[in-house]
Amino acid sequence: MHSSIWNFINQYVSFNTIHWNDLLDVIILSFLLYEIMVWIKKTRAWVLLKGFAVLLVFIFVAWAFRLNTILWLGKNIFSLGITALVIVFQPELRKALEQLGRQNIISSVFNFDSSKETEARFSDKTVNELVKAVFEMAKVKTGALIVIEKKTPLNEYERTGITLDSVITSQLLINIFEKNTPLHDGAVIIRGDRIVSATCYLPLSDNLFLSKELGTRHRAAVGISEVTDSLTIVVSEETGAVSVAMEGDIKRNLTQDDLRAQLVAAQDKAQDTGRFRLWKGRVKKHEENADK
Ligand SMILES: Nc1ncnc2c1ncn2[C@@H]1O[C@H](COP(=O)(O)OP(=O)(O)OP(=O)(O)O)[C@@H](O)[C@H]1O
Repeated sequence: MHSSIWNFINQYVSFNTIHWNDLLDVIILSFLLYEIMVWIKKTRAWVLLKGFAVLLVFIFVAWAFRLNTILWLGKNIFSLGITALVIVFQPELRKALEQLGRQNIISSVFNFDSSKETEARFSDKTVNELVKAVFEMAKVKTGALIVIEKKTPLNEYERTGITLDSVITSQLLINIFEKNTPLHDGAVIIRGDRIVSATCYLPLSDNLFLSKELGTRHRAAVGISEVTDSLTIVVSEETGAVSVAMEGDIKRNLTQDDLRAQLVAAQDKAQDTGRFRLWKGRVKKHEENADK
């Protein structure tokens, strides 16, 4: 029995011809398939896939009953299928490619970012001002949407709003989001220690798994976090709850300490390591001494 199973396997699979590159092939393909399946489940591709399954059943029935005209139509539709898929999923494909482009694995292999930051992305004062403004707005239920730029430039979104270029203070942020004022609608974008733009329009997420309680403000926060590495703070106008969206995910009902921790992490203070930092420190000291 055992040997007959073994003979059967040997007949179809020759282990002598399996090399490490075949294994790598299978591992990479499995990973890609898994990622595609997760992507399908998370986007509207899932609904379309169900529609596609219904269509397949319909064609199968047509084949079983030899309904030749329907079969002919089906065959022609399928030959156009790939082009149609690319057109229908153009926004999702774009998002997926953008996400791929900002994966650490790629940026670490090909270091496109020649001006890698070595100092904090924004100051401790900015962290304090942000936390203060956000929780003061939360107290009185003023809706707010604040996007903090990290490595991915947000110029494309900045252009949809009104340019400000001002130093961040809690008073200014509170003033911007004050209801019935010209700047309160849309998102504020922050780069370093400055507010660069207000009333910006952000892409909405089409993640079907987001809570139905969340409206467009929260969807916009998740949307921008899907296509960039930004950190977005949301204050709900309805509940006063504070949320943070990052990497396509949203953390809700944050406390002051939670928000502070997220912002401190986003500062990326200690990127220099080991000898390079020591060397840089020496250069800085040398420059300081030269200035004296
Ligand atoms: N795409 C977008 N980009 C930027 N801001 C947006 C976008 N869509 C909605 N907003 C902002 O969200 C506000 C509407 O929020 P809405 O009530 O729909 O969302 P919500 O998630 O339920 O938030 P809240 O809990 O504050 O009510 C708009 O007035 C606008 O300021």
